[in-house]
Amino acid sequence: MVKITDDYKKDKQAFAKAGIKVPTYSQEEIAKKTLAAPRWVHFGGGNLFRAFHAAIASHLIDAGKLDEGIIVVDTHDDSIIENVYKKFNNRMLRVITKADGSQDRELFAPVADAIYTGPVTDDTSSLEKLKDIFNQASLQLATFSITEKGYALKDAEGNFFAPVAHDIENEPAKPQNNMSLLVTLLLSRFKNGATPIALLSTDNFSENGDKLKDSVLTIAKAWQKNGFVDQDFIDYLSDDSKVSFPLSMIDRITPNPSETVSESLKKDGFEDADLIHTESHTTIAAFTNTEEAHYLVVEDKFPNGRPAFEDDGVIMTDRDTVNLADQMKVTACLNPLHTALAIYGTILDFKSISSEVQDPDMKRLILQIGYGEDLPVVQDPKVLSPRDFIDELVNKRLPNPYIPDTPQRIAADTSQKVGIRYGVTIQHYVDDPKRNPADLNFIPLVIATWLRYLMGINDEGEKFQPSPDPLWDDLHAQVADIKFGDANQDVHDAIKGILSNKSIFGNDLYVVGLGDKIESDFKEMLAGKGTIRKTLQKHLDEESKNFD
Ligand SMILES: NC(=O)c1ccc[n+]([C@@H]2O[C@H](COP(=O)([O-])OP(=O)(O)OC[C@H]3O[C@@H](n4cnc5c(N)ncnc54)[C@H](O)[C@@H]3O)[C@@H](O)[C@H]2O)c1
Ligand SMILES: O=P(O)(O)OC[C@@H](O)[C@@H](O)[C@H](O)[C@H](O)CO
Repeated sequence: MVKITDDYKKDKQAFAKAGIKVPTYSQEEIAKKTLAAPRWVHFGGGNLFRAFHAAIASHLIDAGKLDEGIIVVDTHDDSIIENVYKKFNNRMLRVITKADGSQDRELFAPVADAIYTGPVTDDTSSLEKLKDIFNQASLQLATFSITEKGYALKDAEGNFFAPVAHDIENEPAKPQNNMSLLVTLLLSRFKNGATPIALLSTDNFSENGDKLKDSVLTIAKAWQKNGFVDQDFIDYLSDDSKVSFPLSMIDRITPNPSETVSESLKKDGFEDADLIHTESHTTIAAFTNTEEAHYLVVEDKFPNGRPAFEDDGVIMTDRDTVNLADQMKVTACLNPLHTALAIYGTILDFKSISSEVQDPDMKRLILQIGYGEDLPVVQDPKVLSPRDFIDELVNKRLPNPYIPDTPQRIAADTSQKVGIRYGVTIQHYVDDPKRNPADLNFIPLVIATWLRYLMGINDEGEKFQPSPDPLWDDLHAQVADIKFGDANQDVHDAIKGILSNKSIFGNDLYVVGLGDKIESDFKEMLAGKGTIRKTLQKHLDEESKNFD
């Protein structure tokens, strides 16, 4: 058996026997250079980072195009740092699960250090360590994959979360929230030479860089108001030749590590293949499993320089192009289809995405959303063709039975995603004088099905385990008294608060003419067992367009 911590240069053959390609560089040398002159920090060392960002760094180092690796920071989950990074000597094994059943296995070791900094208490040592890193002129960029909720400062009612409110009232010495922590680090950099830096969000948002900038400036301006920072610091953060917030589009379906892949690794002699379920709901392992297809499009705005990302396939381009590529993926050609499969898949009890898309109703649903409702309002980013992209997704990527993805993974944090995944398309229908949001059928149906999901009762009338969501308690409480088995009850008062909440959908859905439609679909799905599928089939039968 080979362990991930074994000497991959000396025991190359043992890794090769387990089908694992190893780096040619010395991990120790790279770590030494990285710690001496940090160049790249990454926040959120979860599965996507391990499958994508770490691979880019490792490939560039291997090719002699990068001399320093990455320092990983997690502000949310200390167990990721302790039980995955430190335990496995900051290494990761990436497994690409191909459609023919074969796997590409590759070991990466570009991470020089992994630091946990949660809410800062009397022990400020990790904060001080991070400040030292941020004070160095060599630092060119920080990247982020911290989930959509990692950027949020306010709750659904528009009030600051308690840790954010605490940070705003107190000086930046002991930040409780991760965005305040970031601003604390930037303040330290500002005071120690004010060298430029790029802050690159790689989360699934339209205009993700703008969202990051907004969160950073909201905290900084609140601190200015409270006398903790000066206008000079706000100017530093606002000047994109000093601090830039490039936009990005990132795409690589990276499911949680799966038992099947774990077993295949063990069978082939790889020892560290157990899954780790952390208390903060991350499933992680020494290995990460991902798909072959991948796209990363980044706005080329790095005021302190950057690694040669383009040499490992990253598309470096201008802001408008990234924005269009991102809108294409996140709001139209991939993620809205994913969230529809997540909601229906959970409530109809599918265990995998690949099996779900074999179901004709599910397949027709995503074709109607993707080709019928989203594609007509998508602008072509030119660097990728929207039609080719969606064709590849529905014909090759989603049906790949070796991608161990589940509706339950994708259903996590749906409240944070619906505004992006459906709200932007709804807005396009609002803005276009030739279109009317009321012409949409399947997007409102998915939203109605999400309301049914929020009741916590599946299509068999049984309770199911919902995926974690920061707004679950609040949203579930709003629909909890609605009776299952009665399609004639008045549901308006119970659901109007959700459907009119602009912080969830970006619009009041009643004002744009969708509220009544959603209410009517939702009521049909209250009639009894099997009505979620029946309502979907009714809509599919009524819709004459065939996108097969
Ligand atoms: N997995 C994918 O297929 C994929 C593909 C493209 C983009 N993304 C983006 O990357 C994000 C992360 O995906 P992943 O697969 O790495 O997830 P993951 O669950 O494996 O890891 C999530 C990471 O974010 C951190 N995190 C979670 N909540 C946080 C919070 N409130 N504040 C700060 N940090 C927080 C966790 O500690 C962990 O490091 C997604 O939410 C999405 O925006 C994922
Ligand atoms: O990662 P999330 O939670 O934003 O969304 C779940 C999936 O839709 C997402 O991870 C996709 O797999 C990814 O966007 C594909 O590139």
